[in-house]
Amino acid sequence: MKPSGEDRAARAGGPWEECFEAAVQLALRAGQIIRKALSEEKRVSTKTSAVDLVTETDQAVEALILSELQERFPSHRFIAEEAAAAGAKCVLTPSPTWIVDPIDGTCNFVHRFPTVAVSIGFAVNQELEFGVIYHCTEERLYTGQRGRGAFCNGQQLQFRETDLSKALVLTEIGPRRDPATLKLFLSNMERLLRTGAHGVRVIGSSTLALCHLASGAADAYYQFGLHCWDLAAATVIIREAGGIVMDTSGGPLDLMACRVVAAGTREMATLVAQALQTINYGRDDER
Ligand SMILES: O=P(O)(O)O[C@H]1[C@H](O)[C@@H](O)[C@H](O)[C@H](O)[C@@H]1O
Ligand SMILES: [Mg+2]
Ligand SMILES: [Mg+2]
Repeated sequence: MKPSGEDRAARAGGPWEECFEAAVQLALRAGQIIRKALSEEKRVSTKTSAVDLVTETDQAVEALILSELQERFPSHRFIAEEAAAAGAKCVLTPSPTWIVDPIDGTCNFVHRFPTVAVSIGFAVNQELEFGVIYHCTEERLYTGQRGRGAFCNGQQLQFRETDLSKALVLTEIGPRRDPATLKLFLSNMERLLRTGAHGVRVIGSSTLALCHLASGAADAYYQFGLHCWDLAAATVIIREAGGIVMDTSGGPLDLMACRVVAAGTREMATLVAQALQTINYGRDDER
C-alpha cells in the first residue's frame, strides 16, 4: 500500500518540511529501483569482511539520492554508507546534514530475501530532525519528524508497553565473524533469552528492525556493529513513537559509537543494556 498524499499533507508544516518531502520522494523512487533489482542478477563486492556486501544498486541508489539532494540543497552536508566505505569522513557538524543508507539489508538483497529498506535521516545543529525509512518490498513508508509523531503509510505509530519477560527482542549480527565476536554475540543472545524474553529475532536490516519496534511489532532492540546511517532515521521514528534510544552503556545515544539499545521504556532499555557484554566495533567518526 502506498502512503497517500493527503495523509502526508495532513502533517504539513515544520521548519524542514521541504527537506522532509524531498526525502520522502527520493525514498519512494529508490524503493522502486531496489524492488526491481531484487530479482535481477547482481555484481556483489565485499567491504570490511566477506559478509559485508555491496552491489551496484547500493552505489547507484546512493548516487541518485546524493546528487538530487546536493543539487537542491548545495550548502548541506552528507554522510552516506558507500561514500564512507570509499573513505569519506563521518563528521556531524552543526550544518544541515543528510545521513543515508541506500540499501539497508544488502545481504538480504543479494540473496533476494525481501527485507530491504532505504534510510534517509536528517540532522541540524547535531540534532536529528527527521527520518524516512522505506520498506521497499512491502511498500511501507516509515517517517518521523521531531515533535510531530511517527507514521507508517499515514498511520500513527505507538510503542506497545511490555516487560522484558514478555518481550520480543530484535538484534543484528554485525559484519565481524571472528571467533571472539561470535562468542560474545551468541552469549548476549543467550543472556537475553535467560531473562525470559519470548524470543530473539535477527531479520538482516537494523533500520526495519527498529521500525518494527516503533510499530509495536517488537519490544526491544540491541546491536553492536551498526553505523550512524543505520541509526539516524530510525532514532527519530523510535523517539516519535514514544520509545527510548540509548547507548549500550546506559548513557545517551552516541550516533557514531556503532552500538545501540532501543525499547519502549527507559526501564526496559536499561535492563537490556545491563544484560549485554560489549563488542567493540570502534566509531564511525574515527575511521
Ligand atoms: O550494510 P547494510 O546497510 O545492509 O546494513 C546492515 C549491516 O551490514 C549489518 O552488518 C548489520 O548487522 C545490519 O543488518 C545492518 O542493517
Ligand atoms: Mg545498513
Ligand atoms: Mg546499506
